[in-house]
Order: sequence, then structure tokens, then C-alpha cells
Amino acid sequence: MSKPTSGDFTKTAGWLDWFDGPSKPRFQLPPGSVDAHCHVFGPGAEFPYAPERKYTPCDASKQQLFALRDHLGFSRNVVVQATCHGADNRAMADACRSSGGKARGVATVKRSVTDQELQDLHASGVRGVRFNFVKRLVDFTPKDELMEIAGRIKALGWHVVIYFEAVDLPELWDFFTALPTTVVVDHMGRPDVSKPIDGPEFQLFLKFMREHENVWSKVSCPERLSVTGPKALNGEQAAYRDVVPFARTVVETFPDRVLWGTDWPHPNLKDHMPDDGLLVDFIPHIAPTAELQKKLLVDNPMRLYWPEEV
Ligand SMILES: O=C(O)c1cc(C(=O)O)oc(=O)c1
Repeated sequence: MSKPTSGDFTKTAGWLDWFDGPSKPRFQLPPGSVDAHCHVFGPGAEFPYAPERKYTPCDASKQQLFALRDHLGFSRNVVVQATCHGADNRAMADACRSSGGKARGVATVKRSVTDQELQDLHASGVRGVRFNFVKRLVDFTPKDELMEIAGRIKALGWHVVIYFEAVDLPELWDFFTALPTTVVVDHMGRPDVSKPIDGPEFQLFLKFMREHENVWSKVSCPERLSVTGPKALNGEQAAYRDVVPFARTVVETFPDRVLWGTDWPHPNLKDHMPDDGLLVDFIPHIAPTAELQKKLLVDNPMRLYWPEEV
């Protein structure tokens, strides 16, 4: 892979570029594995970043994403619209269309989106919309607007991806549980892993999944959630140990409703940029059996994103 650039844009101060030259994972991914959460950024010169963005990243192109996919041993990608592109889905949709059927997408749309635009996104490979409640990433969108969008995309057979922080789940509960589609939670709803796993915050998340069978979770982003590490760098085979009990609990309790993704190119990390090969080596710590690994990496994402092939 070639080194990151940022086109004509100036990166946010302190921006960490994605890790160039990741190691080969030791963990052998099951055949047909899907990286079910990753992004493309620009390139800014071709697909400009949105005026309303909260950060300006380094570029991370579809070619670089596909090279990483092949290097790590994944077969497919789910490309999730990054907030730095707002509701301009061109870069994500272009990546899906260029993938030869190996990528599906999750878009961000506004209430003003037309039925034709939704149809075009579907033809590109989009199968979901993302609703973001993380305040440092997006401005607030009224819930009635989101509910209206959810009703429209349900008709296309799409699902809703939600991104929020654990402390906000109580306030968002009624809205989330009223959504009419499959609902996929990004990064386990960002638990504070320095709090006890049997404390009220994480138990509420488990209750959310237990009581609502349409709710799925990505058990991704240990590099974002970890407080004590160690970091996935320098060959570390037991990275982010403080995240393991949380993610493993979700995988073992809801084996048919979990997804995993690299989160490449890892927007907004402040401490370090992980070696993506070592992130793959994190998987067997949270999905310890071959059966759990196949569900997490193959069966579940295929059922959600390529149902026609299952
Ligand atoms: O925590 C984040 O900063 C983050 C941002 C984005 C995005 O900007 O879309 O996506 C993610 O999955 C995570």
C-alpha cells in the first residue's frame, strides 16, 4: 500500500494516519470472511469532504481498502459512510460499485433523499443507513426525521446502523426499540471498559439485545475502547485485554447477531494507530471456537448483506 495523503485538504491537527505495512495475521480467517465495518475517505481531490464535517482525515481510497482486504485475508467488505462525508455517499457508493460485488455499503441520508436516489444507492450495493448520535461527530437530527427515513428504507429491505455512547442508551432506548428494521449497533455501543462488566451500563446494553431480537452488535474497535491496552503494535498477540470480556460476552450470548470489522482507516484515534494484522489476531480472543468465528465473520454478515447468496 502507498502512504496516505490528504488531497487538497488540511488534516485535523494531531490526525493519526492509518498504519502503513500491516503484518500478516497469524489467525487464519475462515474462508469467505467479511470485514463488516470499514470506511473510505475521499480521496479528497476526487470526493471532497463535506462542509459540515467535524474532522478532516487523511485520504483512504478504495484501492487501499481492497489491498488491505486481500492482505489480511478477507473476502468482502461492508463500507460504512464516514461522517466526514456527511450525506454525500459518492465515495462509499463508488467503492461498492468498483468492488466487483465484494463490497456492500451503509449510507447516510437526509429526509430530502428521493426514492430514485435510494434506488440508485441500492443498485450500488447499499443495504443500510447509519444514524449517528455521537455528539463530537455529527449535529443533531430530529428523531421524527430519522424514524421517517427508517420507514422508507425498510421497504427496500435495508437495516439501520446506530452509533452512540453507552451513557446515552437510556435516553435513546425508546427511539431505538421503536425502529422497524434490523438494528446494528456500532462498536458495542461504546462501553466504558474501565467500569465493571456486571455494572448497570453494560448490563443495560445486554438487556437491549436480549429483549430485542432485531438488535445486532458489531464487536469491533477494541483499539478505541481499550483503556489499559496493550496496543496492537510490535507483534502483540494479546492486545486490548480489558475489552476482551465485554466483546466475548456479546459474541457468546448472541452468536447469531454479531459482526466484526477492522474499522480501517480508524478515524479520530488519538493515542496510537493499530497494526490491522494484529487487530485480526484479536478475533480468536473474543470468538474462541471455530463455530463462533464462522458465525461472526461469515454466516452473520452474509445473511445481512448478501442474503441472496445464503
Ligand atoms: O469514533 C469515531 O470517531 C468514529 C467515527 C466514524 C465516522 O466518522 O464515521 O466512524 C466510526 O466508526 C467511528
